[in-house]
Amino acid sequence: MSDAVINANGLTKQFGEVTAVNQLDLTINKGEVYGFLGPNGCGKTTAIRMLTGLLMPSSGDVSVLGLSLPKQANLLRYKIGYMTQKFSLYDDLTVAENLAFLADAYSLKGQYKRSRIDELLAIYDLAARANQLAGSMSGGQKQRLALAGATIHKPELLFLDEPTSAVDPENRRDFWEKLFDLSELGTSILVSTHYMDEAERCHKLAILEKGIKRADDSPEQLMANLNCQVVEVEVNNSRSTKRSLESHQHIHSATQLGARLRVLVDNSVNDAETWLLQFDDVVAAKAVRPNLEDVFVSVTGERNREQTI
Ligand SMILES: Nc1ncnc2c1ncn2[C@@H]1O[C@H](COP(=O)(O)OP(=O)(O)OP(=O)(O)O)[C@@H](O)[C@H]1O
Repeated sequence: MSDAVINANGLTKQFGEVTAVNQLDLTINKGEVYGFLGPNGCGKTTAIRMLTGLLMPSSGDVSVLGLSLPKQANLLRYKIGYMTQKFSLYDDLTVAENLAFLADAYSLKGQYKRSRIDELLAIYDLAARANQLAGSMSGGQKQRLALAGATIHKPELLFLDEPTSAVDPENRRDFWEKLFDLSELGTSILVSTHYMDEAERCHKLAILEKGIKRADDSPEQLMANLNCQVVEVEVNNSRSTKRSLESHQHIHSATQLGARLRVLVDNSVNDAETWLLQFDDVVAAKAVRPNLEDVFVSVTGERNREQTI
């Protein structure tokens, strides 16, 4: 499709015995904020590094912004921004010096360079800290500086690898506002996360497990397509009831929420609310709307179950 900024087919990376990314098919359209959701080690960083042209795939076809990778990776460099998982700027340079260093790396010159740095200091609320050493800033401030640096050359496509793992909830919210500002200006964004609330903000997302894409769609559609019923139950003894519910073949999972359990029941069961009341120790049951965590548990847990059969 002409609107696609990323097209990958069968993208695979093998590290010895480990298949870090396994036959990944991906289409990301212009202007989308697209999420990779998955636990540590599921292959998010490896996939991102292949899509930025930094890592050679073992197999598969990748086209990013119309460039074929890895062949044309050097042409991609000026068109993309990449914010790595760890703070990759210089602790012993000031905020302004870090931005100037990056501006030079992208060949920004003279008045344009100065005004672009001033603009970024203002956008990312760093003007008052321009002369502060980056190493002395808080986690949230460092993330803002890293985002300013990753966008200094106004990339069309931005890769962010778990950008908020080291920041508090308020700074995470602010950071996401900045991402939507960029998206509104036409920047396409691929962001990896293991936070459900962040994944839910994406226009679309892929759920990854052990290098495999288990599902991908908009969060709303993923929730609408959930292949099970979600019921919250009140129980007398939550730990033992959880264990007995989870051992039932029609129950995908039972997650404890304080004194209640959130239970995913197979769609083959008629009226899961009433059905759950027949279990010993279940005193009340109420069907609730699915959330993204239910989707995650369902699409990943289901395969685990298949694999153990
Ligand atoms: N250079 C490497 N050599 C060998 N194995 C690797 C290498 N890089 C990644 N792996 C393995 O590939 C798998 C996927 O790792 P990856 O870092 O892509 O996952 P991730 O989802 O980004 O997790 P995290 O958030 O912890 O970085 C893991 O099993 C990891 O140990």
